Formats: sequence, structure tokens, C-alpha cells
Amino acid sequence: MVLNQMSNTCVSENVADFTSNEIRAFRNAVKTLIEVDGKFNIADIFPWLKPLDPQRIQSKAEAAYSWLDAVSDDFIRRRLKRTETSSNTTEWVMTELLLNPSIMAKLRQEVSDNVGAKGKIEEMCPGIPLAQRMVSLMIASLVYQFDWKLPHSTYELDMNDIFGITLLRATPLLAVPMNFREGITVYTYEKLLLSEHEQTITSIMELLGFMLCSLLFLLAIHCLSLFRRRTLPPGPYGLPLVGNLFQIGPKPHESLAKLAKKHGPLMTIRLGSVTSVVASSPAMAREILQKNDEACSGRPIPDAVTALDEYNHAVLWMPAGAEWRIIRRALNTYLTHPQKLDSLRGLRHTAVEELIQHVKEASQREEAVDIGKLAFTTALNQMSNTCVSENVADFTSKEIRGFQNAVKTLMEVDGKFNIADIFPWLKPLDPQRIRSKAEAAYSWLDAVSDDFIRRRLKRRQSKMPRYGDLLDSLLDFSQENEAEFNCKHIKILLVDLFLAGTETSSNTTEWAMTELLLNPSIMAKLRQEVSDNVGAKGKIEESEILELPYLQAVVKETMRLHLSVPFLVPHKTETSVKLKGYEVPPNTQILVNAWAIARDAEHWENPMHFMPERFLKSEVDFKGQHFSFLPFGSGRRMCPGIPLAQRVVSLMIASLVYHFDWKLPHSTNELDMNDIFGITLLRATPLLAVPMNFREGITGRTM
Ligand code: HEM
Repeated sequence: MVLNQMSNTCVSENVADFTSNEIRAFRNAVKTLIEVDGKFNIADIFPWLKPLDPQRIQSKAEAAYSWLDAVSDDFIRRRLKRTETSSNTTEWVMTELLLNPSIMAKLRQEVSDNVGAKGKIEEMCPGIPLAQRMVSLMIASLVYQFDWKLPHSTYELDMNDIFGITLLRATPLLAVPMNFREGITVYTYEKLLLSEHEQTITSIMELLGFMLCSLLFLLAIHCLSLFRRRTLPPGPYGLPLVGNLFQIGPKPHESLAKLAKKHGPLMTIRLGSVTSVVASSPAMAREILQKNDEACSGRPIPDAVTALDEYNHAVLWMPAGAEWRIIRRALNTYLTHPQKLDSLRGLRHTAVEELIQHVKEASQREEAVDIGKLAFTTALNQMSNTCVSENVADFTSKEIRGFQNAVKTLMEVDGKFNIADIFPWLKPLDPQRIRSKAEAAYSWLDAVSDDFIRRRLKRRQSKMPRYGDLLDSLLDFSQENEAEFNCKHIKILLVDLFLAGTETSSNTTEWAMTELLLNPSIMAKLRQEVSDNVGAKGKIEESEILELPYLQAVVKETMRLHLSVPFLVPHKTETSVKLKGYEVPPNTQILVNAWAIARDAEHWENPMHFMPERFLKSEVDFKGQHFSFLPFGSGRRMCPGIPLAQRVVSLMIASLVYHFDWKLPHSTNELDMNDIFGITLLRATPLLAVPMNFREGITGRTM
């Protein structure tokens, strides 16, 4: 009825009659538009989501609009809302009248008195707006010309509504009309349509209203974030909703270092809904990692990590509570304790011998090798030998690709900028497909790790000789502490160690070789030191090279200038904490820009130069006590793998430098020194170099 009233008012013809299908199509289109126009649409508040149309609102609206467009072109679209609103009001009025028969009777009396002898209903109040006229006329006509009752003689009616632009009845109102009373319903409006001028004013008012509401909404969100930030350290001004996103760019370690110069060594940045406090000086790093170590010991969990089954049992990501302490204790006892490290030395040597053999073959062919890839393969095998006494791959087979790919993919996706991390309501959509990639890689590693454990349990049952590696120790430990540490923990821990301990070590080796190739005099000095040590023994001993000052200075200088984990693994406040007088609330992300600190001219002379000599007469080391040099972090979440990493990296560098001379291909001394940001700062282009003049000697074991 309202549709026809409106269509007659607008275009002087019915758009449908009461029985044909046409009214359904028309009503459907109107209803759809009313529903989708009023529905909460995520794309309205984040316009960059519009192309994705995540709730399929735009596509539904498009279908309905084009139907209506075809029927009556632009005219109808401008009147739709009013149509639905009027009919909805009429429906609600009739609902109430049916529930209140005495009011219905009183109303009918009033209308009958007005109709009187005229026998027709006329407009009751000239000058009132269109909607009121339509509603009044409909109600008066319905009430005057019929008696009404509810079907099934019930007075119970569903009074629920559905939210949208208009609040519609949840279930349609069905009622039975009776006792038709004669009389004509007559329109005597002289001017039912709004004039063109009135329409223009209405549209402008609607538009202004919408803009004002949007502005107020953004302002409210912005004020809320300013209110929350009032106790936090200062920081760069950000845009509503996205915050400082556009000031960060693809190299956050560099952009945040620049911003810190302006806003201070403790600053706040906001990315979407994530607030972070960034420390960029040794003093602020100490404040966080030493003075407020416990309060700042949490970990924010990237969405990618949630793809790992039971990620909350992973030592890297779990809170620093009782379960975490048990795992750290197991690592300190069975992996990085000096005695344990010494007893597993032979297993690590084997992996390096295989590396040297592979490079030797390449040198005979005068072929360039990808040093990062070889170092990664070696680190992977060193770790797998330490953990499970077997190679997970060799230098040529396909298998290494599977393992290498899984570890590389995870290091990449866990550290990649993910829009779903800063707008958590995007997580179910996984817009960059980061979680799904992580899922595939995690389940691959999970299956391999599971297989290691199953095979070892079988071997232990069959009473075959023990390997005495990390897995044996962890299984012993779990038998003694079954309630707190079981096979599930071991499985996740093995995955964690491959992730935390391989790419970090191989990346450091690759950067060290890059600098040595660019600085031949440093390479020569280092080779001399290692050769002197090897001497008549003819072999490199891991235990001895840890004491070689120049080699250790080269390792430290590489870790300073090419700090592998630029923001450490991000921390999170577990409780409210005071940092430099600012009150930082719980769940705030804490980033220590260790990369910027290690290159700060205030603390380092000629910070951009590779000068191992700076460490020769210095006490500074990487064990977490010198806050100007934090390649492994500091405090309770500091890397537990330092002694292992130091051995692995030192052994690889010493062996590569001792056994070969090296040159860059194409006799160039230019190297791309760019890095790619992730959990680890990788070289942007692989380091290719030609090994020459193989020198005999054993990368020796002393078992
Ligand atoms: C050059 C090699 C390495 C570097 C540069 C490195 C660096 C780091 C850094 C910066 C952290 C985070 C510290 C923090 O959040 O404050 C970390 C954590 C960790 N690292 Fe290493 N790491 C290396 C090698 C290793 C190795 C060989 C292992 C194997 C045992 C290992 C195991 C771990 C684990 C398990 C954690 C997590 C600790 C926790 O959250 O409690 N890392 N590493």
C-alpha cells in the first residue's frame, strides 16, 4: 500500500497491485536496500577495505539498485527510505491497535465523526510533512473501514524488532479485516510532492548529517586514543585509526631510529589498535630489560604464530611463568651448559666438515657459492645433530628444501608486517594469507618433529645404545617431571629451536663473510690468527677458537653492525609499569630498537664502519650486561642459545676463512648491503663468492 501511495505521489501510477508477483520483486529490492544501507559495514569505517567488500554488502546493494534503476531509474532510489519507514510505522501502529481494542475503538470513533455525512476521509492536518500524512491516512482508512482481529484469537504478539536504518518488526503482522464499512478514501492534498528545492535541501542536509556523524565518530576514536596515551611517553602524531602506520614504512628499524632522534629515546607509536613503546638508547633498554624486567617480560603473539598448534606452550611465545621457567631450565641444563656443549661438539663438527667438502668441490670447479644458503644448511644440520643426532638434509638433496623452506617461511611470516596484527578484527579474514602460509609450514615441522620423537621412543624401548643428544636428555627430563614437561613440550621445543637457532646463526655468518670480502686486510689478519692456532695440529678446535681474540672481535663487530634481530623478539607489559616517569599500561607492546642502539654515534666511534679492533681492548660483550650492545637481548627473556650460537658462528667463519681464499665474482668490490626487515635482518641479495686455493686441514673433533 505504501509503495503504491509513494509511486502515485511520485509518478502518478501504481508500481504494483496487491496480488501480482511484481510487488514482491519491488518490495524485495526496497527491503534489501533498507537492510544493507543500515547494516554495520566494516568498509564504511575503513575505506581501503571497500574493494574487498568483505561482508558482500556492496554486491547485494548493487543487484537491488540495478533492479530498481531499471524500473524507475534514479527517481525511486531517492524515495526508498521514506516508503519503508512509513509502512513500518503503519505496521507498528496497527500492531498496537490490535493489542489495544479500546484505543482502536476510540480512534475509529474520531475518524467516523470526521467522515460524518461526507462519507470520505480527507487530510486531517494540512501542512504536516508527507510521512505523517501517509501514515495518518493509512491508519485512519484501515481503522475506519474495517473491524480487525488477530488470527487464532490470540493476544500474544511477537514485539521484537530487527536493527537496520529502520527498526522493522521481526515477524510480519497478520490480522483479519472484518465488517467492511462503505466510504471513500480521498486525497485532497494540493501539493503532496516535495518541491525540487525542498528535495535538494533534504539531500544536502542528509549528506551533511552523514559527514558530521562520520567526523564525530573519528573524533571520538581519536580522543579515546589520546586519552589512553595521556600517561604514555611522547611520540609522533598519528592519523585517526591507522596511527603512525604511514610513518613506519618497510624498514621499521630505520624509520623508528629517525623518529627517536626527534621524539626521544622512549617514545610511543600507534599502529591501528596496537600501541607500542619504543626504546632507542642503552639507558632506556636497561630501564625495560633490567629494572622492569618482570613487568616487561610478556610477548605479543603475532597472528601467524597462532597457526602453531598449542603455540601457548612454545618457549618463544609463552608468558614468563612457571611452564616457561621449566623449559628454560631444561635448555640451560641439557643444551647450553658448557659440559653438555662440549660433549656434543663432535656432532657439530661433522656438519662443518660436510660444508668444507661441498665448498672444496665448488672451488675445484671455480664456481661461486651462495654463502648464506650453505651456512643455513650447515646451521640446520648442526642444530639437528645437536638435537636428534641426524642430518635433516644434505647440501644437494631435495629434502633440505622441505626443511629449509618450512623454517625460512616461518621466520619470514612470523616477522612480516601483518595488517591483521594491528586490526585484530581482520584476523578471521587473514587478508595477506600469512596465517595460512604459517599453518602449512608449522604442520610440516610439527610432523617431522613428531616423527623424531616416535622413532626415538621406539629405539629407547628396544634398548639400543643411547645417543645422549638433546632429545635423549629431554625425554629423561620429561620422565622425571611428567606433570610439567611432556612429549608435547618436547615437540614444540624442537620446532622452536630450529626457528630460533638456525637462521640467526647463518645470517650472522653471511654478514661476517660479506664484511670480510669487502675488507681483505681484515680477512687476512683473521686467517693468520686461525692458521697460527691450527699450527702443526692441522685441525680447527671449537674449544680453542672461542679464545681467539681477533675471531671473537670479528663475530662481535658483525653482530653490532648487522644486528640480526633488530627489535629483539617484541616484549609486552604484563602489568602497569612506570618507565622514565611515564605510566605504561598492561598489554603495551615494547620494542627495544637494538639495531639503532648498536649504530648510535653517541656510544660508538665511527659506528658505520666495520672495525673489529674496537672490541679488542674492550670489555663489551653480548651477554646482556652492556646495554649499548644487545644482539641477544638482556634480562629473563634473553636468548638462551648464546654459547651455542657463539660456537656455531665462530666455527663456520674460522673454517671458511682458514680453508679457502675468497673472491667476489665478476671482479667487483661493490656489494649490495641492503637488508630486508623481518624477525631477522637478512641480506636483500644472496652473497655469492668464489672459493679458491683449498688448504688442507681438518675441522677437527676432539671426542
Ligand atoms: C647468532 C645467533 C642468535 C641470535 C642473534 C639470537 C638472538 C635472540 C634474541 C634477540 C632473542 C630475543 C631476546 C629478547 O626477547 O629479549 C632470542 C630469543 C631466543 N633464542 Fe636466540 N639467537 C641466536 C641463536 C640462538 C640459538 C642457537 C638458540 C638455540 C638454543 C636460540 C634460542 C632462542 C630461544 C629459545 C629464544 C626465546 C627465549 C624466550 O623467549 O624466553 N637462539 N634470540
